[in-house]
Amino acid sequence: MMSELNPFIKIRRDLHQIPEIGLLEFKTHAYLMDYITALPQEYLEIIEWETAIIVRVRGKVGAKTIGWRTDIDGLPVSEETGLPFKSIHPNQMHACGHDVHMSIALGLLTYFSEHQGQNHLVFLFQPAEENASGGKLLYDAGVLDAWMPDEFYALHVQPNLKVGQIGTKVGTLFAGTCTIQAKFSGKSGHAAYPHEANDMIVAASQFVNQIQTIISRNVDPIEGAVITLGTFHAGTTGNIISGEASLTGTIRTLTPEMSRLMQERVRQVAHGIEQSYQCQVELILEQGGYYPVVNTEKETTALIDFMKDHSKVDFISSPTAMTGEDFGYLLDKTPGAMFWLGVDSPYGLHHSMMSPKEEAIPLAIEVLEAFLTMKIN
Ligand SMILES: CC(=O)N[C@@H](CCC[C@H](N)C(=O)O)C(=O)O
Repeated sequence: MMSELNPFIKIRRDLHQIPEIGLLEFKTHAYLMDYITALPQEYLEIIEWETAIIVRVRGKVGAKTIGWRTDIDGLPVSEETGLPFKSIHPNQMHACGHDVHMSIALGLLTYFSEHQGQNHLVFLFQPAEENASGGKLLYDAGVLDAWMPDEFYALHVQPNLKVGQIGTKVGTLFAGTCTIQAKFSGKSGHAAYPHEANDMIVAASQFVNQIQTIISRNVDPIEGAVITLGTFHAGTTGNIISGEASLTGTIRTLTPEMSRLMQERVRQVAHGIEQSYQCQVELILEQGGYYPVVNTEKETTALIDFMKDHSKVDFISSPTAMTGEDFGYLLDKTPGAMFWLGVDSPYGLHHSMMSPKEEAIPLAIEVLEAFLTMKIN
């Protein structure tokens, strides 16, 4: 006889099929709301804001509030896992594991809807972690004002760790990010008459190569930083010189000072390209709310001690990673910690074949039920 599928793995598979890009998570929002409103409501209060959902589990005393945050958006990736429950939305995929994050949060909320603690527990289902800093948007709109947690916690799946491994560190866990958009405008023309045109594929390619030297020549190698350009669009066909090119990318740094330095150098390089290729470069650099994720000492040390003592957890001391996370913005406002949850996938985050091991879901729910129970009592 086939064993029954764990209900939160089933939920993960449902959510995996309907990934949506940040701020457009309408089906995801509806799925989450259907589930949440079907739970026992005695201790629950719910706020909806755009596609976000905030649920408070009222504590008996409510002297403080502990927060748990999950993100809910997907990525513009065409899924290639071949899974029977693969995305039904073309060119959209939960390639960053937010389906797993949501099902764990629902598992925890299910438990706490029937196990009231002394203190309040707030669950934030947050949109647009990947593209528009949903955490910042809702914080700045005052959505969390009445229920702002005294401590905030969140996890992120980590394909490089095994199921059962949990990793984090005190201090900077993830980098701060700044997005790059660059549009190059020159003059199109016939492939055979380059002297009568102004080729933006050549100009933009120089920009791509030159900004990489910022990493090798301007950044202190001990501190480190990243520049990645993820898109490069130009041209229409092989025998027409392209008069336009557009690039998008991201700068990753560990300090605001380094971010400022790199942004300044990117601007200078863009200006130099304008001079040497006699073209226009429209450059937009945007930091949004992707501050470095800085885990606070007291809360993270307590979390690490808890994980080290838990029989089902193999705690791993994690190095700082150059991933970004807008949870950094919320941790700038209130103490707390983010940590990696091992899901053991041969393909990494943002890959079209990323496929987390689902056993991590019930395990995380069990461990985090105990952690949050300790926190609210
Ligand atoms: C965990 C993760 O993969 N997060 C994203 C966050 C993106 C931030 C921003 N939109 C950017 O592109 O820099 C990441 O790419 O690290």
